[in-house]
Amino acid sequence: MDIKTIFNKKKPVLSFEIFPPKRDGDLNSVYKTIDALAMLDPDYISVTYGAAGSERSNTTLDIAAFIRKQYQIESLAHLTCVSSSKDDVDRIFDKFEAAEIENILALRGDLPEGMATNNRAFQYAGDLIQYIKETRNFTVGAACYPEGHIEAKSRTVDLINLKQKTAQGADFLVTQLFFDNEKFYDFRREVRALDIDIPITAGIMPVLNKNQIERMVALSGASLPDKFKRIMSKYEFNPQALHDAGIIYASEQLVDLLSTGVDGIHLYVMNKPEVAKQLVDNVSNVLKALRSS
Ligand SMILES: NC(=O)C1=CN([C@@H]2O[C@H](COP(=O)(O)OP(=O)(O)OC[C@H]3O[C@@H](n4cnc5c(N)ncnc54)[C@H](O)[C@@H]3O)[C@@H](O)[C@H]2O)C=CC1
Ligand SMILES: Nc1nc(=O)c2c([nH]1)NC[C@@H]1CN(c3ccc(C(=O)N[C@@H](CCC(=O)O)C(=O)O)cc3)CN21
Repeated sequence: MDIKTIFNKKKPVLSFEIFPPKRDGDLNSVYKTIDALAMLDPDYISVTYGAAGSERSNTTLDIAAFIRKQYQIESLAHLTCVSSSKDDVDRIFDKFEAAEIENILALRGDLPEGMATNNRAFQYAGDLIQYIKETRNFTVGAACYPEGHIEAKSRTVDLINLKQKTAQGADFLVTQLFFDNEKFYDFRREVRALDIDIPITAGIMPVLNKNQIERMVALSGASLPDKFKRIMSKYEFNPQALHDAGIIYASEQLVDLLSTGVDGIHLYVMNKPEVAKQLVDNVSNVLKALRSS
C-alpha cells in the first residue's frame, strides 16, 4: 500500500528510518536491523540515500525492495538530486519500478563541499518532485523544517518555498528532527494556514551520545531547550545515564506529540533496533489507545 493511502487510513502512522551500511555489499548487519525493526510493526521503513552529504553505496534500492518483499512492510526510498542528471534519475526510477518500490522521499540533499550552486539539473527538491509527478507514478514525500532550513534567509522564506514544493506535488511531509515540540506546533499551524493540507509526520531522533548531538545540531540547526541542555551537560561523561536520559526525553516528546493528534511519528533510530524498541514500548499503550479510538 502506498504511503499516501496509509496516512488516509490510519492515524498516527509509525515509521523508522535506517541508513545503508558503510561498506558496499555489507548488507547482513542492516538485514538484522530490519528483522528486529519489523517485529515492532511499523507502517513503513525509510532508507536514506547519501545521508549527511556522504557519497556512498547505492544499496538504498536493494534494502527498500527487501523490506517490502521479505516483510510486506512498506518502504520509502530516499533520493537526493544534488549530484544527479535527468538521465541518472530516469535510470533510478526504472530500477525502482522494476523492484516495485512505490514511495520516494524526494530531497535535494546536503551540498557536498565546494559544489557549484547553480548548474544542477535539479536545483531544488521541488524540481525533482515535479519531474517525478510528470513522468512517473510514485507517491512522493518531502522534507520540511519546523525551525526553518539552515540555508534559508528566514523561516518565512522557507515556508514560502515549502508551499511551492507541495504545489509541485508532494504527497506527505517528514520534518527535520527537533527537540522542542512547541516549534513543531507553531510550524504546523503556519503550514495549515497556507492551505497545505497533506499529512506531516514528526521526525524525532533520540540522542544517545555527545558526538551525535553535536553532529545533528550542525546538520539540522535544531534549537536545544534549556531542559535538554541541562540533561545533556549533567550526563555527558556517563554514557549509560545519557542513553537513558535521551530515551526518556524522546519518549516524552512522543507522548506530547501523540496527545496533540500528530499525523505520524518518524523515528530516526540510526540503525539501532534496541533504541526503536525502547521508544515504541514506552508509548505502545498510547499508540494503541489512539488507533482504536
Ligand atoms: N539524505 C536524507 O535522507 C535526508 C536529507 N535531508 C537534508 O535536507 C536538506 C535539504 O533538502 P530538501 O529539503 O529536500 O531541499 P529543498 O530543495 O526543499 O530546500 C533546500 C533549500 O532551498 C530552499 N528552496 C527550496 N525550494 C526553493 C525554491 N523553489 N526557490 C528558492 N529556494 C528554495 C529552501 O528554503 C532550503 O533552504 C539537505 O540538507 C538534505 O540532505 C533531510 C532529510 C533526510
Ligand atoms: N541535513 C540533514 N541531512 C540528512 O541526511 C538528514 C537530516 N538532515 N535530518 C534527518 C535525517 C538524519 N539522517 C542522518 C544523520 C546522520 C547520519 C550519520 O551521521 N551517519 C553516519 C553513521 C552514524 C552512526 O553509525 O551512528 C554515517 O557515516 O553514515 C545518517 C543519517 C538523515 N537525515
